[in-house]
Amino acid sequence: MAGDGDLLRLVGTLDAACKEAGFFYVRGHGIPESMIAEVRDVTRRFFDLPLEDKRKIRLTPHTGYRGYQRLGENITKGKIDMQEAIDCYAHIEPGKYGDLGKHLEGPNLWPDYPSNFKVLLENYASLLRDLSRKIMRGIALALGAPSDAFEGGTAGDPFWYLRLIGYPVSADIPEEQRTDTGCGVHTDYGLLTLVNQDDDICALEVRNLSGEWIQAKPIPGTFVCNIGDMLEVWSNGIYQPTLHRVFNNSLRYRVSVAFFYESNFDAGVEPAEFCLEKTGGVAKYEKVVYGEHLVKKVLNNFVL
Ligand SMILES: N=C(N)NCCCC[C@H](N)C(=O)O
Ligand SMILES: O=C(O)CCC(=O)C(=O)O
Ligand SMILES: [Fe+2]
Repeated sequence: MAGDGDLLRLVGTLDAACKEAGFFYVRGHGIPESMIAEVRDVTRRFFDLPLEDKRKIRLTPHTGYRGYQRLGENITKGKIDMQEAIDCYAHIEPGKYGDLGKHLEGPNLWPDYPSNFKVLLENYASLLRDLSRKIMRGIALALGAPSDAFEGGTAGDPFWYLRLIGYPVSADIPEEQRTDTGCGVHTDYGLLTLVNQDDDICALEVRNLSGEWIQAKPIPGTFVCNIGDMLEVWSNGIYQPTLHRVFNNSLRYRVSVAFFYESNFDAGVEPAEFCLEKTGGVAKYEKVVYGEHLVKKVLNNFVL
């Protein structure tokens, strides 16, 4: 930041975006464009493999819900999503979060092919974690809190989550398996999501606070950002999590890689003082333990 004026302007822009639309694009983030493209490229090459190869790293309750999910295994509100995916999470020291944490314990499952997959994705997750932390500093300021409000017990040890997703072309899905939705309407669970999507396909739709569905058109070199459930609680509703959904109506296979920046697994998230002051002093939300919120969602997301 060149000076306080620039910082104030940026924080004001962020505040307006979070209040009015609940989503925004991030550019000038310092993550090389070549890396952003390569992450999608290795993801596409993995999904191109025969199913039996992909199933070598398949997700089950015994892998800590980490790994590959084939088409038909993901559901949103009980309806099958037309997607395949790989889920990876931050490491959990065995036993650290007791029985709740057990559900998500285990190493991330990386494919052997493409050969640079693991190194690239681990590196990417670490850069996106640092970037998200910076954006959260801006969001803290936008809410009138100190810039480090999300450090420490709230999100100093963020339980990040990386989801690599492929949305097949409708015509390639057997009719008896087909639904019309790539991903059903939902909000994300944590603080902030950064989506790296294919440059040439419009498929992600975000609902603004006026109830309109806005296409989050790809802008090369940017991330689409949206806020999640924990920010709603923390801000006492000043910011609302953005409802969104995905339809791949294009004639091309679509890849997106979503990075979820979340609270600490064991964080008890509740309306912050700074936000209570601005909202009449009454808490509109009860305390939510982030890990409980997450595990409840994860246990209901799959038909395996
Ligand atoms: N925020 C996350 N993790 N997004 C991935 C899940 C997409 C919605 C999920 N099937 C559900 O029903 O919640
Ligand atoms: O594919 C996308 O653009 C977004 C996916 C998404 O919303 C999610 O997985 O939570
Ligand atoms: Fe989402």
